[in-house]
Amino acid sequence: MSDSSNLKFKTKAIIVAGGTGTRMQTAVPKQFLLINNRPVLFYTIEAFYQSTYKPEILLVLHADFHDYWKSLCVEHNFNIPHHLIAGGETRFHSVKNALDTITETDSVVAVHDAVRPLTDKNIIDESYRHAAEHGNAVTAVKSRDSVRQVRDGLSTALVRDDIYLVQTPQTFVATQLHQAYEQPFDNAFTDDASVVEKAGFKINLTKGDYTNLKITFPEDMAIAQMLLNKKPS
Ligand SMILES: Nc1ccn([C@@H]2O[C@H](COP(=O)(O)OP(=O)(O)OP(=O)(O)O)[C@@H](O)[C@H]2O)c(=O)n1
Ligand SMILES: C[C@](O)(CO)[C@H](O)COP(=O)(O)O
Repeated sequence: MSDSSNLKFKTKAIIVAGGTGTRMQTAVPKQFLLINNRPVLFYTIEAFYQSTYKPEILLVLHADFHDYWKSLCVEHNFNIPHHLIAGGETRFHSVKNALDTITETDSVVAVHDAVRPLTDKNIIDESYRHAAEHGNAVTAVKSRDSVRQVRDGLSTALVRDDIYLVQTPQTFVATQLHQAYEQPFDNAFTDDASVVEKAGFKINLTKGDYTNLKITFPEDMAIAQMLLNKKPS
C-alpha cells in the first residue's frame, strides 16, 4: 500500500443527500438533523475534505432543499467548497445526475451516503487508492452475527465467513461508473456496486468499519452522536 498522494487521477466525491428519510420520520430529512448543533451533512462533507486526495465535492440534494442548504451554510459559516446538484427520484437517479456533470475520464469517483457522517479518513483514502489501482473499491465489513437465509418459509444457515455487509464509500474509475450508469434503472440496484457489477465489472472489497454507521432509523441518531463525540478531531 502506497502513501503517495499522487494517484494520476482527478478525485471526485459524490455525496448523495437527495432522499427524504421515510424510515426516520422526521420533519426535515435526516441529512439535515443536528448533532451537537450541526447538520449531519457537515460531518460527512468534512470527512471527504480531510482526505489526502482532496476530492472535488459534488453534493446531490433535492432541488426543493437547495435554498435551505445554502441558508444552513451561511448560518453556520460552513465554507467547504462544493457543487450543488439536483437529486433524482431514487438513489440511482441522484448518482446519475451527479455523474452527468463529470466529463473528465481520468477521474476516480467515490460515491458516499450523506447519512454516513462517521467515515474515517483512512477508509476514504484507501478507497481512492484501491480504486485507482484496481478499478473499484467497495467498503465492507464481515458479518459479526450468524446469518440465515429464508426461502419458502425454510431458514438455512449461511457460512458467516462468506458474508460481508456493504457500506460506502464505493469508489470507481469514472469510465466504469459512466458505463454502468448507462443501464436502465432496476429495482435490484441497492448501491453502486450492484449497478457496476451488472455492467460486467468484478467488484473489489476494501475494509470498512463497524462504526461507519448509516443513519436510517430514529435510534441511529443517538448512536451517531455518541460515536462522533468519541472521535478524535
Ligand atoms: N432519491 C434519493 C434517495 C436517496 N438518496 C440518498 O441515498 C442515501 C442512502 O439512502 P437512504 O438511507 O435510504 O435515505 P432515504 O432515501 O432518505 O431514506 P428512506 O429510504 O428511509 O426514505 C441517503 O444519503 C439519501 O439521501 C438520494 O440521494 N436520492
Ligand atoms: C448504499 C448502501 O448504504 C450500502 O450499504 C445501502 O445499500 C443503502 O440502502 P438504502 O436502502 O438506500 O438505505
